[in-house]
Amino acid sequence: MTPQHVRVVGTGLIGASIGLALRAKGVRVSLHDPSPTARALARDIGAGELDVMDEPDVVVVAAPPDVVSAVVADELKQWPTAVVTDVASVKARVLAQVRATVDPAELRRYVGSHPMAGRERSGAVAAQGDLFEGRTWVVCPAPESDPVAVTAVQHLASDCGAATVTMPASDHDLAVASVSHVPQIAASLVAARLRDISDEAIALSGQGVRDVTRIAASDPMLWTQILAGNATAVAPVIDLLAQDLRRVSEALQELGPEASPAEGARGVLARVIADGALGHARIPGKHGAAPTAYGTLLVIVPDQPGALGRLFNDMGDAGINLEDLRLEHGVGAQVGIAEVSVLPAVMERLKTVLEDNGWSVHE
Ligand SMILES: NC(=O)C1=CN([C@@H]2O[C@H](COP(=O)(O)OP(=O)(O)OC[C@H]3O[C@@H](n4cnc5c(N)ncnc54)[C@H](O)[C@@H]3O)[C@@H](O)[C@H]2O)C=CC1
Ligand SMILES: O=C(O)C(=O)Cc1ccc(O)cc1
Repeated sequence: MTPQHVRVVGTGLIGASIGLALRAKGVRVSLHDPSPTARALARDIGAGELDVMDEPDVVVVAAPPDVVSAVVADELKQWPTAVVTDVASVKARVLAQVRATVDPAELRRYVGSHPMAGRERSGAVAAQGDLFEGRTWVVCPAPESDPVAVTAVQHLASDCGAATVTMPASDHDLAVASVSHVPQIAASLVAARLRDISDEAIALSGQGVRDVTRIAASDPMLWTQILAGNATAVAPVIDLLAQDLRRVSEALQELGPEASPAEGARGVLARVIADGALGHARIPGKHGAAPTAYGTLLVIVPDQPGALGRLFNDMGDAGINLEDLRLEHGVGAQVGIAEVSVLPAVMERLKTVLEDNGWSVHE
């Protein structure tokens, strides 16, 4: 059943986004944050009310990972009947700390969780009410959790628009090491290599480097806490990555101008790219569905006001839905290239419609 009153403690990016999502569903949301600015900002963007002292049905703790367990323990004590969840990116350590702090009876009302959605920005100023729409939200019951509390947290996640997956905290931590924590380190390391290159070199940046480094803009304080909190699960995956990098480095050295490459050096490089394609193809689509293979067309878009709008209109008039869009701008170019993705079944018709409307189209 949808909770009627949810208290959000920690009103930054995730807390305020949860408030916005629940308010849109008609849920009463009360907000608390030790920072007066953070809580006033969340209230001002419409994420909920301040200074409410009625007992909530559910408390969501959306504070930084290193204080989450202490805040969960305080909330369990302050509200004797409320279900308490937290949304920290690491789960086993938080559970162990809560278990060590609270009474067994209180522990029954705690169920950890983690929305697999977020942004590389912090604070309520970056909050979005649709942040969790169609994304996965992991619910991690403890063996001690009351099934009623587990259901309440699953409903909360669904009310925010997410699809829930339920698993033990330790399984969650192993999974996010590979799908979230190591990708963050990889993005940061690749982006750090850009710091000292020349202005001429950085000006050549295209979509590839942007895709690989978007999350490198993340908050260092938050991520230090996340990585330290899941160090045991992250370390072995990083070791495997380091071995792969060493093999690539050796192959590249063999292929250098001075060397006579050993047999297999090109094979190592080809295998890295091919294995990457296989790993990438496994990433699921929305709600964990199988990835959809879209058809993609490249459309030349003149650098003029309204050109992109005309392209969208021409597609809309033909009843063709745009599934994904990327824009490339060459340095000093008078045109951009729009990479337009649609369902494979409408590819041929899209090409005809666009050419008939005078667009220059490439496959
Ligand atoms: N940033 C992201 O993309 C995601 C973050 N998370 C998790 O959500 C939690 C919050 O992260 P963000 O919203 O990104 O951080 P944020 O920095 O935007 O917000 C954190 C808020 O917690 C408040 N806070 C600090 N100490 C507190 C305390 N003792 N009690 C209550 N509130 C306190 C801060 O004043 C701030 O308003 C973290 O545990 C993080 O691991 C989960 C999924 C995605
Ligand atoms: O920016 C993105 O795409 C993210 O994936 C953000 C994110 C950060 C931390 C999490 O625990 C979960 C998601």
